[in-house]
Amino acid sequence: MTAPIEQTVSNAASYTPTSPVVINCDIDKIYYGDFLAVRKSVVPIEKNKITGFIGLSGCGKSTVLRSLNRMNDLISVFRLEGQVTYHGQNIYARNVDPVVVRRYIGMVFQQPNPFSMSIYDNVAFGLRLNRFKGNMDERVQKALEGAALWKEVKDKLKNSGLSLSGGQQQRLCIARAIATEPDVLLMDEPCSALDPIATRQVEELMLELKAHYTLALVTHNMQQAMRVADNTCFFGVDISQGGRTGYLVEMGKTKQVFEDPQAQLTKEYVAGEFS
Ligand SMILES: Nc1ncnc2c1ncn2[C@@H]1O[C@H](COP(=O)(O)OP(=O)(O)OP(=O)(O)O)[C@@H](O)[C@H]1O
Repeated sequence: MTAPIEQTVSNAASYTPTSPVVINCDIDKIYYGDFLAVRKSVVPIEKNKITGFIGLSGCGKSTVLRSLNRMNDLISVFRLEGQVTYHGQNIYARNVDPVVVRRYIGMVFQQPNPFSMSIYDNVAFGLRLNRFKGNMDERVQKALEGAALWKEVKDKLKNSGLSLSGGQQQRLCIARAIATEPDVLLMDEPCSALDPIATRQVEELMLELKAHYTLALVTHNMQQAMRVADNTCFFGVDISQGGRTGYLVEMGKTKQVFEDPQAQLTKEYVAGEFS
């Protein structure tokens, strides 16, 4: 079946936040070189909530997520027009250091990527980088507890992080990300390399983490978005200009997006017609 999701152009349904907004992502255009990857999309990320990004492959979910902490700056051809504000400050302003942005807005990647060093050193890594002067043992324990991994590794902190299972490695990466006490955690398909049990553990962890952090999550898994996301953003692909440009079709409370979608494209997507 040809996916009409790629053929219809609609304007993003506007969403009115109901909680304080930590990051307001107001993208006009994102380019990779001459390629227009994402067009007008406004995504407010609310405090202590999980905002899920769903949509077809190539609709720009990761591009938008990675623009929230300037991770895309590492790609030379990347160019963003618009504004991403963090607590009201434009993170793309000339005087803003992207390293400092990433100190407050951390990231967990699709593949668990522990460093080839001990479990302890993995967690301490960012703290040492930031010249942390406090009690390192306490902070490492706190981060591992926060990532629901402490009980499993407390007696083998000197073992390599690479000796852990995939699910444990991903929780170690989450411990590493939260050790420096960021404000926001961006997660780009954090469970895609995990089995169902490890996936459940990471999902439960996300639900615990949102008490202390604000989370944004890219997922291919609609059930996962339904299970954990408070708000859901559905992205589509516009091919009307001859390219394949991603855009926000609809954002809303997760229950509303799945049970009472406003846009026809969202209706078809959540009904499983494109998966
Ligand atoms: N570094 C890059 N250089 C050029 N084009 C890129 C780059 N990264 C992504 N793109 C393009 O930008 C568009 C959006 O990609 P992106 O990875 O953000 O989509 P996505 O929705 O996250 O996809 P998926 O679900 O497959 O991961 C795609 O057309 C992709 O080919």
